[in-house]
Amino acid sequence: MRLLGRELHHPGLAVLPGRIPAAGPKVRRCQLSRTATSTRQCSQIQPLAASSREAIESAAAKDQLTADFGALSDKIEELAAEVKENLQGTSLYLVGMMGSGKSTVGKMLSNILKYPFLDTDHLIESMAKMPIKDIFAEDGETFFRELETQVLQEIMPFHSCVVSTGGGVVLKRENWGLMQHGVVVWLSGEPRLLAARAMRDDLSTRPLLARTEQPAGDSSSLPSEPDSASATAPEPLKPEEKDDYEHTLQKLEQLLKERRPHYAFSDLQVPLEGDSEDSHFGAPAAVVAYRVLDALNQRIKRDAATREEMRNIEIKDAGDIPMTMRVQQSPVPQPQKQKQQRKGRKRG
Ligand SMILES: Nc1ncnc2c1ncn2[C@@H]1O[C@H](COP(=O)(O)OP(=O)(O)O)[C@@H](O)[C@H]1O
Ligand SMILES: O=C(O)C1=C[C@@H](OP(=O)(O)O)[C@@H](O)[C@H](O)C1
Repeated sequence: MRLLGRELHHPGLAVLPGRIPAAGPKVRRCQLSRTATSTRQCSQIQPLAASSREAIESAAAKDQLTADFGALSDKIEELAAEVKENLQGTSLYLVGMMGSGKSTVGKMLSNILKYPFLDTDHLIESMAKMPIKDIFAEDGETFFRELETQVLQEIMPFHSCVVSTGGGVVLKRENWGLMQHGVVVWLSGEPRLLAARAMRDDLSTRPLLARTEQPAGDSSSLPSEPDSASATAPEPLKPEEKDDYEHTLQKLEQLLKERRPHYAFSDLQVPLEGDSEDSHFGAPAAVVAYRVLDALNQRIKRDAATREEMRNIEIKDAGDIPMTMRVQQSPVPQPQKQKQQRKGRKRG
């Protein structure tokens, strides 16, 4: 396949897993084993309050912890089973800014729901056979956006998938037409949180955050790598990191300002913020996954209740029906009437 002068493999054949149903042999299996994920969910879902840390040293507290986490794990599974049944194969599209956790949370949801996981950025890289930063550098953002839409077109016919999209996917109207075959979930976090996360990753992999000018250099204390994907106190950053952080934060603030109205079109908005003030990196990924499931469940129930309400509307008087709902006589003459009118005119 050729796209804008570049020879490409047909992604439907070369990149994407076999067509759904999910039980089909070609569908890519979830990336984490069930047991492994349950354990990760357990250890992340309820970060311990600092005050309870000492108590954990005791065997009794550890037992309690295991019991609590077991219960939470069961709760997630129960919720996931309910959501999955109600979704009836509808795909989930995760949208949100760079670093909002679309890939991380997406993989978890894929594992919990037993839906295959697709990442548009990875599919684009497979199509173009080069990393995203090189696509931006060699062919520009417009070309990248073309590939992004093409990948979405390829994904659209699939059902029962969890799709992690790129942060800018919401900018094109055409992409919305494609994503709305599924439920669009916005992982929504503030720039400070996103910047803190972006700083732990390699900034150069995200071309829109990469710096073109030389960093100035200054000193201060800012978030650095936590020991797990959960809340930790920030550690001092080196001067050049501080400068990078300021630049990243500014860039993210500007992008979010432009994009917020687009993200707001999503079916659901799920916050990333953690419960405690020192959660610089936001709530743990498993908690966000739980929030997504919970939001989906509530939305599905609310929609069902609205449908039921509409079905039970009792119309006592035809005058109660708003004009727009009544069948109105067309102002355009009917063909039969036109014929009669013509005949009448001839006779006359
Ligand atoms: N809930 C979380 N808490 C802390 N760090 C997270 C969380 N979710 C993701 N991360 C980290 O943030 C970075 C960006 O996550 P990623 O899933 O790649 O985001 P996206 O796909 O939206 O760009 C990664 O380093 C990832 O490990
Ligand atoms: O926000 C954006 O415009 C982009 C986000 C990136 O994906 P992630 O959101 O997964 O980082 C990637 O698609 C590309 O660098 C552009």
